[in-house]
Amino acid sequence: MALVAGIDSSTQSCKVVIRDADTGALVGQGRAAHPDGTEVHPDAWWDALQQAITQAGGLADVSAISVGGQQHGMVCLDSNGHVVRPALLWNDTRSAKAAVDIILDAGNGDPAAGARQWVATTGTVPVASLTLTKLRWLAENEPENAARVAAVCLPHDWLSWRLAGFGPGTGEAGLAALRTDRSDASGTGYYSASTGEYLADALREALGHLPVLPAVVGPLDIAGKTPEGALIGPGAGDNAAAALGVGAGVGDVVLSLGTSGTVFAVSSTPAADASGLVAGFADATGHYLPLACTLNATRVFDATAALLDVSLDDFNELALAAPAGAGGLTLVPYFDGERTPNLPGATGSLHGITRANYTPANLARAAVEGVVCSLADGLAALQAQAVDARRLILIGGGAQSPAVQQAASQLLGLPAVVPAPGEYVADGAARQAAAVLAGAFPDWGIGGVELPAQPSDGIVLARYRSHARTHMA
Ligand SMILES: Nc1ncnc2c1ncn2[C@@H]1O[C@H](COP(=O)(O)OP(=O)(O)O)[C@@H](O)[C@H]1O
Ligand SMILES: O=C(CO)[C@@H](O)[C@H](O)COP(=O)(O)O
Repeated sequence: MALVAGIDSSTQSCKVVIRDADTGALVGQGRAAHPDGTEVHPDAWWDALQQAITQAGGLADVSAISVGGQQHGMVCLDSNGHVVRPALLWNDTRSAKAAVDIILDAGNGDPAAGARQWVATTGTVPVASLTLTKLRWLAENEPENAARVAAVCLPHDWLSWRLAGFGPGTGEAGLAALRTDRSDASGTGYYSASTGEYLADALREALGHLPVLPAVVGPLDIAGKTPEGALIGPGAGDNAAAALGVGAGVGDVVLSLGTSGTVFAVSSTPAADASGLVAGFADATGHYLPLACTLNATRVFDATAALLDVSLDDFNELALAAPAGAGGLTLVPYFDGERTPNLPGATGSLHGITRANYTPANLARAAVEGVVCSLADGLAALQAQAVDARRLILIGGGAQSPAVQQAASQLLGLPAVVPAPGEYVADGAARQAAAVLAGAFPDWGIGGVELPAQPSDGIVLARYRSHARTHMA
């Protein structure tokens, strides 16, 4: 019985699963928290990974391992393999102006022309989340650190590199061993999912020089070996790994509710959305992963539960106790700024308050409906890009919320399935590791609870959209 390990190094925590490579049967699992904040030193990810691996039973009997990671994080290494500064994460918005400048430069001052140019070359309109904008911010705000950057990689790349025995002090030869995959490279802003090429000129213009970049390996390639001899797979961005974990096929749209809210599908054709709502990423099998991502998902639930001084379970009970529409209370959840729509400086807002509807239950319900409505807009953006959406697959910590499940049925207009509680990013990474061993992706099958779409009069979503539009004025 060959064992494989899958890792999900995400915003809030690191999850590790160890599974039977043939059947997918779970053998062990572990979890460890990451520090809060929108910039984190990668050593914290490494420490959490070691704790989660120990909890899962260790890697001694594992034949292959793959890493799924939060996308876009800017990991800068000096010529000796040391981390130059804490990594700016996907949800850090300090590079918002850099993103605007990158677009204006491409359009000779015309933002619409610039957006079209970036979509034509990479499939994605630069926003603060993308690594390229963070590197331009670094060059403009920390020139001494920028000058020390010998290599740039992503969170999953760096963890794979460390698992292969590299790290501080390994020098130039170590940097040459950096590897990434097409799905995560497509989130940097300097890689084209369609051509499979890095945009060296764009990167040089942003950072001021061209650093070493990880070689992009194929979906079943070996990216390295651990000192113990386990094969290291190419890894993937967390959403592409999740698509592997749930076995998403044509007609499926995955809704992931974690720190980020993401709506994505596996597509045979690249997205090219000049509005910027849909990113034209790549998936982890050689196809594409059109994706809309919000900055505000489960942390809105956490913040509302804290405000009400209740547990997450009680928060969900309150939300379920309120009627659909929360008595007219509408929350626009832009608590940390927002990425989709691209409003990095936005704040949240609460609308429709009356003495009658201003209750804990309605506030909890409004928080759930606000997040689900923001994902409904992401779904609509994917459908506007001709994505075939016939079934939703709900994953992420927030998908375990019965209130989220109910709101999704009422607001999204499609049948949904909620797979059994699990870590589908880590499972997808484990499935990739099994594929590296076997040469093809095993069919591990997934069960789940079916949620039929409930008829809706559309009033709740229409009311949300009218209030959300006030943020765009
Ligand atoms: N039953 C639940 N109801 C609502 N939110 C939940 C529930 N279980 C977990 N969460 C939330 O999900 C988040 C963790 O989900 P996860 O997908 O691991 O996040 P990330 O991938 O961003 O690290 C936390 O914010 C947590 O509060
Ligand atoms: O930025 C994106 C996708 O473009 C996010 O999906 C990150 O990849 C973080 O994911 P989670 O920590 O929320 O899982």
